[in-house]
Amino acid sequence: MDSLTLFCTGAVLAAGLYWFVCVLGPAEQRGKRAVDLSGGSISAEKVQDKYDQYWSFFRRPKEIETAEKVPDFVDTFYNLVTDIYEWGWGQSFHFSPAIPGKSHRDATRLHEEMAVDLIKVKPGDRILDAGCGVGGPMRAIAAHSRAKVVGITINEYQVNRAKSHNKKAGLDSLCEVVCGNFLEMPFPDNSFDGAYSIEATCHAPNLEEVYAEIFRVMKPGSLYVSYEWVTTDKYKAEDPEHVDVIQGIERGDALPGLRNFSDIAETARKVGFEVVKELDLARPPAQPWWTRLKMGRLAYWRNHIVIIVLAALGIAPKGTVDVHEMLFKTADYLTRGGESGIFSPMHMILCRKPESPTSS
Ligand SMILES: C=C(CC[C@@H](C)[C@H]1CC[C@H]2C3=CC[C@H]4[C@H](C)[C@@H](O)CC[C@]4(C)[C@H]3CC[C@]12C)C(C)C
Ligand SMILES: C[S@@+](CC[C@H](N)C(=O)[O-])C[C@H]1O[C@@H](n2cnc3c(N)ncnc32)[C@H](O)[C@@H]1O
Repeated sequence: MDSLTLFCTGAVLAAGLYWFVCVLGPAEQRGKRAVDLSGGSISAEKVQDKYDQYWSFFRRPKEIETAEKVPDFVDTFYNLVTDIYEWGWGQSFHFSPAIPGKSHRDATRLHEEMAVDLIKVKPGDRILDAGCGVGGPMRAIAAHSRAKVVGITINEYQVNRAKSHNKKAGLDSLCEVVCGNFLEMPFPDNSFDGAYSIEATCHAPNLEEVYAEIFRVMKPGSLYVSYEWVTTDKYKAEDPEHVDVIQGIERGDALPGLRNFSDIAETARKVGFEVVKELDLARPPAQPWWTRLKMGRLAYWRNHIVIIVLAALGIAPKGTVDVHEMLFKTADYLTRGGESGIFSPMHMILCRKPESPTSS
């Protein structure tokens, strides 16, 4: 090969690589870079073992139903997926209905702002974000409402990511992040002017326990809104295809067992809440929330190749390839759940803590 041919071949390869990595880029351009993918608080050499351990929870499903084991299992899951989520999705770890003419980022922000508008908070109020992730919703909500948001997450790596994002966004005076279990929160009774949870309480082994704990820390008269992951009225437990989809969603999203929509309001009432409103935000006329997942499929292939290469070069932890493959399959189960209408990640419930125990 003469030097001109060699040069041209090199240039074509470099341009192809640039297109593959940068133009056909990740869903979210800001934040994480592929070369920074880690196993969260897990050291690189233990990522594969922790991934295998994560799967072993599903080989003994009875164990994940016990409340003591679940926070550990969820913590392991978020160590494994947090960087991939941030890299390929953004800082808000939830879905939102598509809005014609608006970007995913704007649709996400509007979905978050709707939550805080529903709980009617004032600037300066102190509100709780139960299961805050790396704080995408918290920052949007604090900026929109000027309320002080206190987020809690079981995963320490997320706490550090959230604090660093809060600082960079200049919102650290409005946003506080605490590492802890939302089933036993380190907050006094009646200390919040409102509360919300976005696609997080589905990780609780028992919904009643987390609702009771949120109820405890809220001031009487204040409001709580939650976007819940549920099976809908279209779900038929005797249909093997439905069962396959729902189990696929549970395994790929660290869920101890998806609840039916009909259990949500009943549980809220049981712990003492008045149910103000309940609505599945995924139902028409809302546009499908799963189109974003489906549209990303080409980018996920690209991501997979990037991760295989980075793991082979020793830049990404070895187990990252398996974690990514799991997420790849999960995206498909979630899409099938959305398209068939048997699953919703945004069953909204708005509740009030009564002014006095007798008024409920
Ligand atoms: C509420 C939860 C998380 C919801 C979503 C934020 C995530 C659910 C599935 C995730 C993803 C699936 C496919 C990944 C893709 C293969 C990868 O290349 C880039 C990241 C994904 C798109 C990833 C992003 C986050 C999700 C959409 C649960 C856990 C309760
Ligand atoms: C899918 S993420 C959603 C995060 C955030 N609400 C958002 O929309 O970006 C679920 C969050 O719930 C948190 N979580 C799950 N179980 C928890 C528990 N027992 N205590 C505290 N946080 C928990 C996870 O750590 C994670 O931050």
